[in-house]
Amino acid sequence: MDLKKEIREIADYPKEGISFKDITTLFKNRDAVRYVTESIYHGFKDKGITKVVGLEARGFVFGGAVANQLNAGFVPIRKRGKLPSEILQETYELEYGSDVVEMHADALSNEDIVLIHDDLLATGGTAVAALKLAQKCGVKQIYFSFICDLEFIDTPNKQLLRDYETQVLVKYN
Ligand SMILES: O=P(O)(O)OC[C@H]1O[C@H](OP(=O)(O)OP(=O)(O)O)[C@H](O)[C@@H]1O
Ligand SMILES: Nc1ncnc2[nH]cnc12
Repeated sequence: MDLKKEIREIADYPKEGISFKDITTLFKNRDAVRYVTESIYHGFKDKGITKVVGLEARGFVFGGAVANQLNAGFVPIRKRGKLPSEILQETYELEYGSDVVEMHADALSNEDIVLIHDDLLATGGTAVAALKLAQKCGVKQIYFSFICDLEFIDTPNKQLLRDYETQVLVKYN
């Protein structure tokens, strides 16, 4: 299946010069949903994944579906102020300024083998923040899964991610 065709591209959104990858067009297509879920499942079914970590908000869609397929738990990483219990926190850089993501402190343990999933990798800031949160919990092993990678963006954060086994389904270069 040519997944790139299922992702709508919006020019100059949210600002001039950005080609926004609108994944909602993929989300609404049941064949694409099955294909993506199966592809991630087949990529990681032999890794002993115990928890899938999904990044708010677009990482929750397949994160939950794949957790079910892999017989793993699901852990949300959320934007600041949304989680009710004790949290771990990471600050990450945006194009302008910074933002914060949070995870419950008891969500992962040193028993866990973790798959971190998000819909899209751009600068890698969000993914590295998730990596640091999982590392704080002393997890055994970390893998990454992204539907899209904007490969033409190269940053120190993306170089850091090269140390981790990563599945990408759609590449933009
Ligand atoms: O690699 P990066 O430069 O960190 O960018 C990637 C992140 O940006 C988007 O999320 P966004 O923050 O727009 O939130 P949303 O999923 O809630 O729309 C996307 O879903 C990734 O999480
Ligand atoms: N170009 C882009 N399209 C969709 N989501 C994004 N998140 C960061 N950059 C993005």
